[in-house]
Amino acid sequence: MRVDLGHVGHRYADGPLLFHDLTASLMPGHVYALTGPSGAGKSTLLGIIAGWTTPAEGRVARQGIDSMRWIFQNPHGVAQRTAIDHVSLPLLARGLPRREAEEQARTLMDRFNLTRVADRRFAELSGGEAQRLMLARAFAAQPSLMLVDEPTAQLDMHTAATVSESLSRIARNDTIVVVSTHDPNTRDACTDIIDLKNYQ
Ligand SMILES: Nc1ncnc2c1ncn2[C@@H]1O[C@H](COP(=O)(O)OP(=O)(O)OP(=O)(O)O)[C@@H](O)[C@H]1O
Repeated sequence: MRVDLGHVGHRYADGPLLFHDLTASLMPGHVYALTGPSGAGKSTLLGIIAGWTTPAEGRVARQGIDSMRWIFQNPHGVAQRTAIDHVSLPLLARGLPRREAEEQARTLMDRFNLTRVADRRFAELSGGEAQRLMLARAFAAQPSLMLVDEPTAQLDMHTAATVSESLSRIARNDTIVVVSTHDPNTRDACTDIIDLKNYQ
């Protein structure tokens, strides 16, 4: 399982070249921070990695990527459903019996420091809890590729720190994680950094 970027560059129509000559291999077990100034093309590069956008230059090769999850800066959940329901659902969808799904969901939620709020409704969660729940839910689906766009952009510093801390523990040997971020704490929580400043 891997994504190889070879001399990738992008511009929109007649716009300026956002970045160019980016060569990198993205592997499971790593959490890549995608950094760079505003407008450098971080979200664009996430779209290129996902295969939604064809790069203007270079090539992208994906091997063994059979599922993908996106997490955006605004957490979306079902207001009246409990937190644990959100994490159990992808497990039930994979065919696990309810009891087993809930057990695995609780283990996963523990990793994201959500044990205390497992039985609370989504509408009652704080911003940081909701964002960590989105990470736990995405992991429950066991995607090969997880793309996280500015996960702390809407959070205050303390809450953002709890999300960054969770990110530091999500490296998993069957998932490639890529996180676009401005937040130095989030960047430091990742295992690798791709700084678009170096490709301008
Ligand atoms: N579909 C599009 N068509 C034309 N231009 C676009 C499109 N999407 C993004 N852009 C432009 O490309 C540039 C890079 O955008 P992008 O959102 O990838 O940057 P970013 O690094 O993620 O920015 P930020 O940190 O502010 O979120 C911006 O100038 C943006 O206006």
